[in-house]
Amino acid sequence: SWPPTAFISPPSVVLSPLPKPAMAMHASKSSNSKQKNMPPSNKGKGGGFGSKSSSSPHKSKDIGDIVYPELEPQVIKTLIPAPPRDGTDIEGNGDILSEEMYDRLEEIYGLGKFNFGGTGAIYKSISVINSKSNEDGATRDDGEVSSLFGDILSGGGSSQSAVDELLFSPSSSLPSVGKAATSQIKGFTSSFDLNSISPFEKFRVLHTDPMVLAIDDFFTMNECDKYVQMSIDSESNQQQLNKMVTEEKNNLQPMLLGQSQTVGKDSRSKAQRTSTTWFHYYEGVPELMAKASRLLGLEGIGRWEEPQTVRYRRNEKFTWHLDALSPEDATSEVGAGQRVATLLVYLTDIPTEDGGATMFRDLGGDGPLKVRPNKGSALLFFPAAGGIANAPFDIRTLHCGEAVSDSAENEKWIAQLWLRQRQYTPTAPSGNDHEKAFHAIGKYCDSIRINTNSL
Ligand SMILES: O=C(O)CCC(=O)C(=O)O
Ligand SMILES: [Fe+2]
Repeated sequence: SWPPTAFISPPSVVLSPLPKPAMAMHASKSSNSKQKNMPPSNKGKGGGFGSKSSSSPHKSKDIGDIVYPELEPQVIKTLIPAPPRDGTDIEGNGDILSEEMYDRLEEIYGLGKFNFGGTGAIYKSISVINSKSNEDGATRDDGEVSSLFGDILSGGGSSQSAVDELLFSPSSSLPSVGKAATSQIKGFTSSFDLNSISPFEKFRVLHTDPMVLAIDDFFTMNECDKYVQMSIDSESNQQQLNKMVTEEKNNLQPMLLGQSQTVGKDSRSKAQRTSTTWFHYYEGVPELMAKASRLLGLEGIGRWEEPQTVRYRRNEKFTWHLDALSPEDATSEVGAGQRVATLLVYLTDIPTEDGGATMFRDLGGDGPLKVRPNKGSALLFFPAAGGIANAPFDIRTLHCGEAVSDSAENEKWIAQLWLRQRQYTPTAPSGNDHEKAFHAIGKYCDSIRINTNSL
């Protein structure tokens, strides 16, 4: 089973750790290097980087009832901490990402269009949208879409020469980011255009390698409250859902699907979770789906697992675990592949003394890296390296949800998404379907555009 035995007795696919897998070449990388053509040093190998060598003695920490070995010295050497801070930006004061970080996101994590068009983004990642590419003829005016790009670019301190290079590139195979995704449901066409959402500009690099990012102002306070409330409502008054009869309300109404105090047969089956999880219809959480996909620069939402909200009451926690799937689950031919990104959004504020932090055991130097729940901020990290062949899982991302203290003022609430390597088929709640959310996401994107235009 995964993960304990994988570490106590590494499976044969897990190879010896490499001194500086994949990322070593980034350490002093210049922005326009051609190193992209060089395969990462562990390309093609099946194991997780940071995986334990089978030949060395096991040194382990016993955390709860799961034994996780401490990182070995040569694995520790692969860690690259966060850039030096002046002490004031541990939280808040997020900033744009450096080009080096965009390079890492592309080459290690497979996100070549991350935060496309953002201030400080790599403009080679921006695409020109061609609405005519929609096979079903859904129309989105080319001019309208170009002007959106114009807005983004002019607002963002862009590098004009890079933009020119992109726009006038002879290549006809530019990446198509955020194109108006369309689907045909019940006889009408739904579409959404992630370009309506402004690029994110408040990043905090909490750790460089493995990368852990906080994104401030990811959700508005209203969105946070709404996601908490809809989860509570679905629990406390399931009947209420049945009263929502209009199509519009159905589309926007988040739906409680499942609530469980245990987790299923995934990577976390041995971890102890005392929190409560709700599974949501994609169409019930259009803001989350749109923003998450826009942040990661995805062309659609089809690779996301079922969206979840999680409630931690006082004294509740989630013990140390990896989000990555077991190698067997991840490599199943029919499945969606490995989990390559975890995105969580803090829906409530928890002051440091009240606990509830997301903690990464091995990334903090002295003690774990602690991420305090800051309402509206997102946390992004990568259980496996989606930009590297076979998406090796990364044991350096071992993390937990710290217990919320007895006397905490607020409960801890998060919304959460996992990204898979390939198209994912949801299983809960019954009837959940990515395409059914296109209409709601489209409405959300349109509302954002209207707000932006009226500024
Ligand atoms: O609650 C947290 O801070 C972390 C949650 C988590 O790691 C998970 O649900 O996989
Ligand atoms: Fe997790």
